[in-house]
Amino acid sequence: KNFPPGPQPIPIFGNLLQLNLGKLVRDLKKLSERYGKVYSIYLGRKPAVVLNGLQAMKEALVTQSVEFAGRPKGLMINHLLQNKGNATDPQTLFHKATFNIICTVLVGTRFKHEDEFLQLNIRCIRETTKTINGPWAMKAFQNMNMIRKSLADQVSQHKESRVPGEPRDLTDCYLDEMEKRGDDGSSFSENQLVFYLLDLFFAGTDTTSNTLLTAFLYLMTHPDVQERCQKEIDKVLGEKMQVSFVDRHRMPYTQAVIHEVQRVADTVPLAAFHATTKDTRLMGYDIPKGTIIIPNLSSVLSEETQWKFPHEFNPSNFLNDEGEFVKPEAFMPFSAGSRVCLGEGLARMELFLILVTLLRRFKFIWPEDAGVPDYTPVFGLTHSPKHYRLGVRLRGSGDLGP
Ligand code: HEM
Repeated sequence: KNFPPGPQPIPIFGNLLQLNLGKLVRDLKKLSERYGKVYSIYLGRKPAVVLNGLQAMKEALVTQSVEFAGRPKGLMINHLLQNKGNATDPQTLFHKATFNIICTVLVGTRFKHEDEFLQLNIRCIRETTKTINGPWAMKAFQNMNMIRKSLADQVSQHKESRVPGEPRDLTDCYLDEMEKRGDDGSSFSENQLVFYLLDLFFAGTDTTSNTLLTAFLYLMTHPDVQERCQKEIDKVLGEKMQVSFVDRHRMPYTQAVIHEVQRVADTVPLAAFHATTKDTRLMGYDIPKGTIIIPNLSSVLSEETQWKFPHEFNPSNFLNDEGEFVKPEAFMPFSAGSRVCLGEGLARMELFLILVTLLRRFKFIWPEDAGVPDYTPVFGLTHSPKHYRLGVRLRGSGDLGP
């Protein structure tokens, strides 16, 4: 009673047959035009409520943070991404970079690009996401299992080499805490640790790497924007050897570009699904406890009432009349409220440091034979740009070639 309206479901499948997984974000937008900012769909037999636009998102995820902070039970994890291409294309390159960063935090190691563990991870994710539109659940499960086994090995090696009280990384911290708690009935366990690591590897590698891929697609095809960033970077850094994260405060234009990239990249368009933790109300509708909640972040990132240029790549979306960096409230690629992305701080650091370091040294050029750029993202629960090649030239020197 008083549940948000939505398309008529059919038995067993609910509304799944009416939705095209490859074009889910587009289909959900169409439904919003018909049923409003808060509407319902059935994922099989399970009712879900889709939230669209800043007002609904804020009211649910921020104002009623606790009521909307649950996670649905029994759904496949939804933080997987697309990754195609061979060793020389930017896809694998950025994947390896972001993978090594998260590895340093979790298990204190970086891997050579030829390393078996790194290769295994990349292969597994590629296979998992390739099969995302088919009968993929079983293959995804097998791949996860392979990575889980290699992470369990990492934990065993840590147990042998660790010095209690002197943690080198997240794994050591967790093992210290587990030891402290002993048998107090807490949820800390070696098995749980392996699953946390698995979660963080998946959540933290491809999200950032796909955002970087989107960044270079737009920078190559908007040379004026690229040059303006480079001028600002050169001026601010001068003779300084390396960029640091605090330098961002003196780079309003570059900051605006990175944020605009995240806005158009729309990397995690439907966030991770939430669930209501108790019976609650939202914008006049009653929503029972345990209902799946789908925050349509995509709808906020291009909401016409919130952005100066909602449908084009334009860093002015993040600049005021004085050329200062401003962040509109509707900028929520990391979601909002108590379930906001755990890795937001790390991801923002990675995006800034990697982009600035590369733009300082290199000019990125859209290859002459690459045709007209296609910005339409590929949807596989997360967005990634279509495969492209990266033309690179050392700034102020000869062409390194695409
Ligand atoms: C540009 C990069 C990234 C984007 C766009 C992104 C986006 C998101 C989004 C939209 C969510 C869902 C929040 C919700 O359910 O409302 C999320 C959750 C999460 N992210 Fe990220 N993320 C990024 C990078 C990372 C990194 C680097 C890490 C790892 C350190 C990470 C770890 C997580 C975790 C653990 C969650 C689940 C949090 C929870 O359940 O409370 N993410 N992320």
